[in-house]
Amino acid sequence: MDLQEKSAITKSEIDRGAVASVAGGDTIAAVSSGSGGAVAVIRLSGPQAGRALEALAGRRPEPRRAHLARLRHPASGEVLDQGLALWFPGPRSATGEDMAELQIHGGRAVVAAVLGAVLAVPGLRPAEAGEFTRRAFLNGRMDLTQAEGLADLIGAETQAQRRLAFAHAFGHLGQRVEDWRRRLIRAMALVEAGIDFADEDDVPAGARALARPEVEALSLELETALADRRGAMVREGALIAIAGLPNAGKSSLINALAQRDVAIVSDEPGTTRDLLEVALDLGGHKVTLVDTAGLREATSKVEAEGIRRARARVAQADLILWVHDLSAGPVLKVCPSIEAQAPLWLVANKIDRAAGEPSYAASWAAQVRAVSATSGEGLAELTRAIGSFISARAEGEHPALIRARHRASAAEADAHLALALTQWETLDDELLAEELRLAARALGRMTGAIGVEDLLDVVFREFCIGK
Ligand SMILES: Nc1nc2c(ncn2[C@@H]2O[C@H](COP(=O)(O)OP(=O)(O)OP(=O)(O)O)[C@@H](O)[C@H]2O)c(=O)[nH]1
Ligand SMILES: [K+]
Ligand SMILES: [Mg+2]
Repeated sequence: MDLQEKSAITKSEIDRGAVASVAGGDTIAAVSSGSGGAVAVIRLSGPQAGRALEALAGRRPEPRRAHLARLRHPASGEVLDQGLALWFPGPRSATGEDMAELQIHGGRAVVAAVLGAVLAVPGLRPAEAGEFTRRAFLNGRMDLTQAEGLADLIGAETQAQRRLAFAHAFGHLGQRVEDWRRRLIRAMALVEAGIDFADEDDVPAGARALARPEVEALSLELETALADRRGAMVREGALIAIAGLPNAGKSSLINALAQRDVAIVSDEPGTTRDLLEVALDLGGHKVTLVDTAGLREATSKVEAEGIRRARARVAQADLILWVHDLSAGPVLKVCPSIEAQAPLWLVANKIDRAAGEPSYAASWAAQVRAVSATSGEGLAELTRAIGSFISARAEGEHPALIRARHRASAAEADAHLALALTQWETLDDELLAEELRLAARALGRMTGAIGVEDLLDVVFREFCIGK
């Protein structure tokens, strides 16, 4: 079985897509810089980019070097601005096509005049949103996960999001997925060897047996990646549940962390009934804080429902802050009875009212944070600790599956592997190879190596014009 041949098939699938989409050879142009700056950047990509540059700047400068140029309207000859002209011949450009860049003064009239002059050159048209990146993908300059990483990088709101997006934009996830796919294709080739050499007695059983440990290892890696919430934590924000007994000060804590009055506070136990969620940037990290009903024997049907919801949401959290009222007693010995996988920190609240040093059972010692939700004492330390917790979680050896699209592909691939593994001994070689092929296909869709025409609009719609 020729592995080269297999990947050649998928490569030609990409090429066919590329030809279909870029055919016609339009040259596109757009303002690629944000509005309002002193300098604006106009980018051009396509076969006429060099000619357009000559038409405006008078000549095609040396590749990849900035040249000062007077920019003139190609028809009237009027000087529109003076700026820097750059020439990036394909295929070693960002889009893989011939590209040109004009760095001009950022004034609205200047930008409109120069862009108008560029578009007056025959064969040029305005770029659509994400079209530069789309061409880069279609010309094999980046895979889909990199394109998505780039969109995330541009949209990053927090530093943690920026770091993760950067890793994806520069191909870390794509490389990992391609590695999975290559290993899967190798395993599939082994199984197919059984089909091709069915008459030679010793080959089939042997080749199949060789493939199995690889498929098991792949399935395990996919499941680990799927179970890993790091990506979701950074992209959607860590879910932090605030739980505790009634009147511990949970709502006061959420108000203090959010720095506004989001929850009702009162000295009446059982004030909070429903879940209350606030999304915020906590020291550079996107988080969702959830205030919950105090956990106790409910006194009414409404409270019982609130407590049921509180328990359910706490079970989904990435981190649980168990708020304890220090003024009610300095020592907390008993671990609260909640079912959750996430780490649970003890937040000892109301230190302003605690007599003497608070003390805790030894099992708590490592994760106790003493605060006062009303005076603000200890809150900066708590915020910092939450930040470190999220950083430590989010930054691991392998970049995680951050998008629903990535998770869906990985889950689909894993479902086929699981089916193959459970029926390994009974399935025909053909059927077994087919399951592996479907798994490889699902992974290929993640990077865009195969069958993604229908996905492109969805992925590139996220970009703005000029990107
Ligand atoms: N002195 C002091 N009082 C506090 C502190 N935090 C909360 N309180 C008071 O404790 C009482 C209960 O506060 P809440 O924030 O409503 O407590 P909760 O845990 O949300 O209560 P439930 O929603 O009823 O479960 C209120 O009277 C608050 O003003 C604190 O750090 N110091
Ligand atoms: K209360
Ligand atoms: Mg409350």
